[in-house]
Amino acid sequence: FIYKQHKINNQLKGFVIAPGPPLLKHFHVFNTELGILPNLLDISNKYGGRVKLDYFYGMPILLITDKDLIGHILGTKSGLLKDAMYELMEKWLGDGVLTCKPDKWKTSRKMLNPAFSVPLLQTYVYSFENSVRVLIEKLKSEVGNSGFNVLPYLSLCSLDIICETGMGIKLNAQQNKNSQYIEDIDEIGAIILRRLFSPIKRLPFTYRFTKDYQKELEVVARIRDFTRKVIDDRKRTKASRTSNNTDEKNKEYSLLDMLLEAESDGRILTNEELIDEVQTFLFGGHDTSATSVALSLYCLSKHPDIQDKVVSELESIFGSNDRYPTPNDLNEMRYLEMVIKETMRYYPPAPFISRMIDEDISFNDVFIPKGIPAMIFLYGVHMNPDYYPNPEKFDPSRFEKETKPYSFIPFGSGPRNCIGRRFATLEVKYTVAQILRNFNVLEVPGHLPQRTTSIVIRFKNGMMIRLELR
Ligand code: HEM
Repeated sequence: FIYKQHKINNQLKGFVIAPGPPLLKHFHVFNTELGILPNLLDISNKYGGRVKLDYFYGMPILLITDKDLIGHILGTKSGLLKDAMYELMEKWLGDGVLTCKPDKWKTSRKMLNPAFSVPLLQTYVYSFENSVRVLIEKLKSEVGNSGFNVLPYLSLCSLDIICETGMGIKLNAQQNKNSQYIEDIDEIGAIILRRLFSPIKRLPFTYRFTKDYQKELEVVARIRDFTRKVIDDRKRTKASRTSNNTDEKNKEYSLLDMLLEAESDGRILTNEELIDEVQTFLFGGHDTSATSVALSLYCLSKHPDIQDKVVSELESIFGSNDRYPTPNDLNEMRYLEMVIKETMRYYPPAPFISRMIDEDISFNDVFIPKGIPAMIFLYGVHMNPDYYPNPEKFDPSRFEKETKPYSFIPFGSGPRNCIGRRFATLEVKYTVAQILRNFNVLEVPGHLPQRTTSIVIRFKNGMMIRLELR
């Protein structure tokens, strides 16, 4: 075992091996709720873009912020195999496209890509209206409040949106907060988060003896049961749906409809496979988008001059008309798009992704022997002063020019990048635009969001803002 650790250190080329105490090694870096991101950023600043750490003696991990190496890893076959972090989601997401192994992934991704084609994305935009209309009404109740956490509102709205576009159902989560399904989605997220940083819960054998294990089985069974019923319902409606009104049909078209028609390996998907994919979209598309909207609002509350520029842009598009945005309107929101990009640079909703290097990699002066997990530290890339001068400054105008290749990667990169990135950009733009057309977003003096780390970032003290009617 000891020989193996020496062998890895000797074989690895082009990496700094970060010193750490014997045995515990870099446990202190990860064993902190609020400190992981700043700790990893300090390490990248101190040792550079390629560092070898050990969670614990014998558990190596490569911390990578070198954009060219990231481009190489994510762009080649070595970037297809996810590491053990994603296994925590397997009970819930099964063999869905986010978590599955490379062989299955190729067929799944090919089958799912058409669901995010431009014409379908445009039809999804029209279905945002209902959910965002309810959101605006709900937010009106907070006008004049001296500060409130906007994230729960956005999270429910985003869940409504993804359920309508993903499964074709109106969940009405915003009106119906106490539904079992919504509680279950929240609970499963919390269980995964608790497992992520608990050595006892990370190990499958010891995890079986914890309460979370039993809870996870119950919750996953209920979630999958719910989705199974939605799928059965949808199959029945589809069978009886009249096909002569194309507009109506397009309007109702959901990702699930597409999956019901899709073939994988020359056959229709089974119910279990459908559940895996639908749940994957729900997981991938719910918290990430809500967090991006919340962060954009927070950044705009801190920078009223930038908010004014976005509002002028919206006025030039809509004038005094209070219609809801069309896909064309969203295309015209160029400055807002730069603001959202800068927000995602500053606060990438998924601060790191990881891969298991399953074949030796030689790239320039770098050699990585197979069998080591690599953490692609997106936040570290975005905060690198070589790629973004004065990285601590919030400055949307950085995105007036093209960014350097692989230096802006909030949606990952390469063939396994985020399949929902265009959808997310539309949803985030749409929601932020509607909020700004209705409200002036103000800061809560002294509030600084405390980022805790999960697969998607979370905030220990919420995302506080104030609202005034515009
Ligand atoms: C702002 C919002 C979003 C962010 C920041 C985001 C971020 C990411 C990132 C970083 C990855 C790469 C994961 C990896 O390489 O391990 C990813 C993958 C993925 N995302 Fe997103 N995402 C967002 C929204 C969405 C939405 C709206 C959907 C679905 C409707 C979605 C579905 C997925 C799926 C299915 C994958 C896996 C793709 C594959 O492995 O082929 N995401 N996302």
